[in-house]
Amino acid sequence: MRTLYTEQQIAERVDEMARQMAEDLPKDFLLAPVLTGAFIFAADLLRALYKYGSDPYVDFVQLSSYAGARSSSGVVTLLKDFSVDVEGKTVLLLDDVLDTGRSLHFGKGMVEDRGAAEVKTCVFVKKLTGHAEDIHCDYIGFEANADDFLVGYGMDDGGRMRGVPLLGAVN
Ligand SMILES: O=P(O)(O)OC[C@H]1O[C@H](OP(=O)(O)OP(=O)(O)O)[C@H](O)[C@@H]1O
Ligand code: HPA
Repeated sequence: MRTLYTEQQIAERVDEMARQMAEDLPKDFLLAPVLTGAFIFAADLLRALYKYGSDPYVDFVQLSSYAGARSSSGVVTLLKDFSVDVEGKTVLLLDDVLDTGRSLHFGKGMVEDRGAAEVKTCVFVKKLTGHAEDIHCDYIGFEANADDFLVGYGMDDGGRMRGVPLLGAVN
């Protein structure tokens, strides 16, 4: 495994992102992490947001399209729906990685269809695949090469390595 970004670099970037979000977003926004991968990013971001005076509601959705493989099945499956009604809310959809863009596109569509007042998107790392579906991302932590398979900070390889505290790449 190669280190792309260290724990220290990640902590600094997450802090910066939280400061920006606290400035941009309304006080009562809904933070919506996409499980499983986003849980570590969400936990760090939420605490950094609090430091900057932002205390959002939190609700999870769970999507799956890789099923342990290193390439997308092409089909996004909803494993766990939101527990709250997103109608009328400002929702920040949060994911660990943007690769083909299918997952974020699917999640954004769900929230829009349910009448959210505003949908913002955030990814910890965007892979420069060039074929990410046409999805605008409002907040991007880091960028990575398309041919790096990313691990750590919530991202898995066959279900493992989510707990690696840095952002790594395996090829
Ligand atoms: O841009 P995409 O090509 O859609 O890839 C990104 C998605 O892939 C991973 O989810 P995965 O389906 O592996 O489920 P997991 O979060 O449970 O690992 C990751 O957490 C993102 O949600
Ligand atoms: O590079 C990746 N690593 C882990 N999970 C992923 N899901 C999409 N791309 C990736």
